[in-house]
Amino acid sequence: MIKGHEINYQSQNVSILKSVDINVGYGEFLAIVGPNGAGKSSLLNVLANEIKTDKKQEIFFKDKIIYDWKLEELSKHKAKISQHNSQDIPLLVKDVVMMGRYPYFGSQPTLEDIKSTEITMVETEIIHFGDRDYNSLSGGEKQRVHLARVLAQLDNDIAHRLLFLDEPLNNLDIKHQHNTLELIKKFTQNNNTAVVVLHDLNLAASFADKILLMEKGEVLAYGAPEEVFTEEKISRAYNFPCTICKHPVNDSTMILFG
Ligand SMILES: Nc1ncnc2c1ncn2[C@@H]1O[C@H](COP(=O)(O)OP(=O)(O)OP(=O)(O)O)[C@@H](O)[C@H]1O
Repeated sequence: MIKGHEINYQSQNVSILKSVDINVGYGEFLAIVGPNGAGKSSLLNVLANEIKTDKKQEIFFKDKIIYDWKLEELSKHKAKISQHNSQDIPLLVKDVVMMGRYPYFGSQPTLEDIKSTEITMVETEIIHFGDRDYNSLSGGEKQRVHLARVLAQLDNDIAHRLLFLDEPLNNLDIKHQHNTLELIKKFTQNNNTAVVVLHDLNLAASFADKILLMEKGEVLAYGAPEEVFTEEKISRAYNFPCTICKHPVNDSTMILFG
């Protein structure tokens, strides 16, 4: 779905990504984890074609160099939630979600666009906020509006769509964290792909198929959760002690810190 070889990125003479290799397949849920400043958002921005790398040909999306895609076409194949969503959007909630449908209509949304936004607003449990001012919502409610927006953006018949989500669990309570991850999982189970920056390693271990652990702009480990989440690798990346065990309910890898 999306791949890059030896991705290098620097800004103001600071090297931010160093020889990063990545290859995310169809139907895969990839969690990018790592300490603050490791380069997770930068990698997501490079993969999503939002910042340019040192060499133009580094990123391939569906086997075509990402810069060669027409932006209008690309917007139906991939969508992104940024880490810092705008806090100030002077629109109703339903109109912010409708922004996800802009690639599909001209001056007025069609019935299909309206239906699409309503479905994703139900899924993200914001349908009852539809007529509220976006600016009046809490942080977690705003986060769910943006999830509804990107899900509406990718509500189409294209095979193999791609979601980029930068810390989509920010501000969410425990139930909505799980609901968000369930929605992402459901999306990937339909042969779509999600690349998600997460800070909660236990949630990453429970939901993601693969983990990319970053440190200082480099890939420290890449593979299945049980391969990446070892005491040695986590302690090295985070400079913090941990113990690995099995989750007593779902048997996934569990990390205890301290
Ligand atoms: N334009 C820039 N100029 C200089 N340094 C930058 C620039 N953009 C990012 N950086 C630095 O690059 C590093 C990686 O930043 P990035 O936002 O990708 O990290 P991150 O892993 O997403 O961190 P966090 O978990 O804190 O969100 C950081 O040290 C950051 O300060």
